[in-house]
Amino acid sequence: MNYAVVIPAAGQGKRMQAGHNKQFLVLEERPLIIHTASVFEQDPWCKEIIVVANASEIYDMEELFKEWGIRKVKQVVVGGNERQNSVHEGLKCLIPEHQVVLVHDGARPFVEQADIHRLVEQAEQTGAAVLGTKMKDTVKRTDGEKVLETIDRSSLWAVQTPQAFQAAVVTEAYDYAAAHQIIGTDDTSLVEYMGRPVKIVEGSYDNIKLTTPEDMVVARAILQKRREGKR
Ligand SMILES: Nc1ccn([C@@H]2O[C@H](COP(=O)(O)OP(=O)(O)OP(=O)(O)O)[C@@H](O)[C@H]2O)c(=O)n1
Ligand SMILES: C[C@](O)(CO)[C@H](O)COP(=O)(O)O
Repeated sequence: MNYAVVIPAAGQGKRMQAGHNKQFLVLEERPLIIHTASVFEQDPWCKEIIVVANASEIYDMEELFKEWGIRKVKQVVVGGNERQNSVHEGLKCLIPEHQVVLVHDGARPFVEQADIHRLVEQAEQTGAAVLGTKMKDTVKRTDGEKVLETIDRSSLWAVQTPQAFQAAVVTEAYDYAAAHQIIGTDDTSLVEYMGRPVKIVEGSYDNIKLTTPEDMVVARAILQKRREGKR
């Protein structure tokens, strides 16, 4: 079972309030993007990594990958204004031989290999699969001031990345979305738009996306928990 992964890392990191792209934030002596890329460097199923970066950051990213021995990175390509544009640029660089393609946020350093493998197996069978966790909080729709309705959370999942696909499925979905100006906040939503099935695969609450400063505190706690060998 082999796959290629596109890692979008071309955001601005505004919500992190770090004053620069959060991919370069250091967590326990390693830049965030290196934590994330290392997961795939160490996974024997992963045959190729494509990283999507800001044009001004490509050289720095390439130097980091050399310094940290991330050898599976085939290319660091320029991203776009939206995450979806960046992912699309990354997908265009993949060689057609790959049967299964993953998209994984550079801002999610804690995905585990066992979860990736379960996801890949599901994508290979279903065409598309996504990691997620069941909602722990009650979810309400509001108008920004008052509550409009409480949503039954029994069927709600918070989805993460990696999101995994048979290569033809994700390529078709991205090309269709680009041609019809369809914008989604994740990758499987574009496949859903095409009316194709997407399998949900239960992942870990540790697989957080480092988005706001509080997430860095949680990230350090996750790293410490792992150092202590706890689940
Ligand atoms: N134009 C963009 C926007 C986002 N991303 C990437 O998509 C992932 C998820 O996006 P998010 O967490 O929102 O990152 P940022 O866009 O950098 O954050 P913010 O919205 O706070 O600026 C990140 O790895 C980010 O680098 C990207 O490659 N290209
Ligand atoms: C793709 C994603 O990580 C799934 O939860 C999420 O939609 C990315 O959102 P962002 O605002 O681009 O970080």
